[in-house]
Amino acid sequence: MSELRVFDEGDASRALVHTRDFDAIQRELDAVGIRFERWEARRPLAPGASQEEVLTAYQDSVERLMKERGLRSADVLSMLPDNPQKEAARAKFLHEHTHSEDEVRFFVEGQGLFSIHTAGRVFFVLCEKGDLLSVPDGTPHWFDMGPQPRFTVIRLFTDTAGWVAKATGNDIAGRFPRFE
Ligand SMILES: CSCCC(=O)/C(O)=C/O
Ligand SMILES: [Fe+2]
Ligand code: NI
Repeated sequence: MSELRVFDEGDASRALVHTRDFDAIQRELDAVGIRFERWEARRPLAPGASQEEVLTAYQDSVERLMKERGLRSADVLSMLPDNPQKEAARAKFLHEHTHSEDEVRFFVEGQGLFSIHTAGRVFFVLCEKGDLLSVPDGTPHWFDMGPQPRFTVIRLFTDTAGWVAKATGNDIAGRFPRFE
């Protein structure tokens, strides 16, 4: 189940907020400009659905958001525990970084933990099937797919060049728990 934990940026030992309630998660994130939504598929997706089938299943929501946010492309990314590159893929996003465009991700299946560092706090957002998260451009964050990664996400871009991760140089991520 989707989950939010909020920490003071200087204290990883105690969560100030801990909730699995969708409305509460949305409210807390909205207060700091982070978009969180729940999307429904038009029809159930079969296991092993193609990228095209995934995009078609969520076409209404994808098109609505693309129009609203001026997003121009969408793709589908999957990761499974048997991926030989899983450790390198995990390591790629474990340090705090920013992008020059919003990071818009919809979880079709599986899980992933986004940690967003803003307003003096760290928002741990455990995303699961049906969750849409949009991290505003320039907002420091990191992402942990865990040691046995399993997810399918739709990624939405304004310009794929804007998605290149720019390290902040802040080692804060190392002081917070990993997704194990
Ligand atoms: C869940 S999509 C892969 C992670 C990613 O794109 C990113 O930038 C994480 O911060
Ligand atoms: Fe990112
Ligand atoms: Ni918990």
